[in-house]
Amino acid sequence: MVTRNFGFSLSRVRLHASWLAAPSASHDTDGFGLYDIEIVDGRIGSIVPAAADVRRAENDMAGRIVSPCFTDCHTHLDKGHIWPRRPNPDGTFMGALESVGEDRVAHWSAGDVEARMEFGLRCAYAHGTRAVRTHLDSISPQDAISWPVFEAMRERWAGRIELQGACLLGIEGVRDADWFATLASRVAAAGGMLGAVAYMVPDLDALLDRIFAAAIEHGLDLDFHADETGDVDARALRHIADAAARHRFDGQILVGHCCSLARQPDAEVLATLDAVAAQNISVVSLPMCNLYLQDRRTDGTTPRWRGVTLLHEMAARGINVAVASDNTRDPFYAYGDLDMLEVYRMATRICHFDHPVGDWPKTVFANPAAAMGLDAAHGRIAVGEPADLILYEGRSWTELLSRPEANRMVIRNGALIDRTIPAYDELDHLME
Ligand SMILES: O=c1cc[nH]c(=O)[nH]1
Repeated sequence: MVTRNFGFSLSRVRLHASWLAAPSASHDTDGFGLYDIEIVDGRIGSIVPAAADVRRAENDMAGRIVSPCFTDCHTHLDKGHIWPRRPNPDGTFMGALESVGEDRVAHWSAGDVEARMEFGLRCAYAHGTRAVRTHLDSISPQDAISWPVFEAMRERWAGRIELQGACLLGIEGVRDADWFATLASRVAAAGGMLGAVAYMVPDLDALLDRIFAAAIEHGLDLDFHADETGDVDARALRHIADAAARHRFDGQILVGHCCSLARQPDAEVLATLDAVAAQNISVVSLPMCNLYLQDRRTDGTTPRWRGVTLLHEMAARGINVAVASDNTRDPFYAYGDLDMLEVYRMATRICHFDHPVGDWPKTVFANPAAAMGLDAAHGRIAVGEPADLILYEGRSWTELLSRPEANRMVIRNGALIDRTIPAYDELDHLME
């Protein structure tokens, strides 16, 4: 590709309608239109329908797809890549919880957490991600170790990846009111989000009230894990929506997983979704991790459901929905590399993000950016905004989603980045 200091063009690229504020070319039934993009001083200078005269086109991309950079709104960078020293013994959720707990106590010094977080961020950046939210295991004493590391990493990565952090603890940890108040202050001081894993305990509403009250006191957004189970009686999402209404909460709320919803009777599900929509709650599904963990059987039988939540029904109600990476190479998910193209490829297959494709591509671009409260430049291609783009080999959804696109090019502020991903052996010294 020819680039010049002051500017260059990308001619005849395919842009999806869902990435543009005002599509001006004609778009095909898959949502793609052919455009010429000009990049000037690191920003998008113009986006116009592709010129009819191909011979005049400089940097002819011959219809290759260009997307914005990705936003990954639900990750666990602090757990990443511990698999070699702490695999999940049986692939179950309980196996994951116990293994991570043991590993945390044994190994999660500041240096250990920092090295693995850095590794994960390098992967995400190389794959084309521009913003990441990570959960941080925050039960004492890990809160005092991981939050300062997170703050240092956020500063180190500023300008490359916008990093957000949310505290993570089982909701029963909130019963210790004094300790939880200290944690909320720590999260507020670090500019993080308040979060917890919500599940069905008898005092769920009282504990949610404490979390909402702390969020209001400190002006914090909320980020929950909820109902990550196939148990039909798991209804924490509904309780979160009701708590938001009780507190007239006007910050952002993002809820992850919500797997049990897919197992409940239709009438009940739709009432829950109406309550979620009424409170402007965003939902993120973690298709790869939940395919791995949910309906995991230890009796040699085959899983019978996909583990994901009801994204189609949610989107139909106007709920802001996203998909994200979740865990990477830790006991909650044995695989993954923080590659949002892989997440979208898998989500397309698992959640049927096709026939029609419609607005589903927004689930890894504008929708997670909105859930994270990021400005409108994230997840969109717009004149005047930074030229943060990914140029693929694929020219259609079937080409884009059939191969790993290992040769994609990532452009940040108008310049190609070095896409080298870190080698696994860089972490070997931590795995002994
Ligand atoms: O790390 C975690 C914690 C809870 N649930 C997950 O899927 N991952």
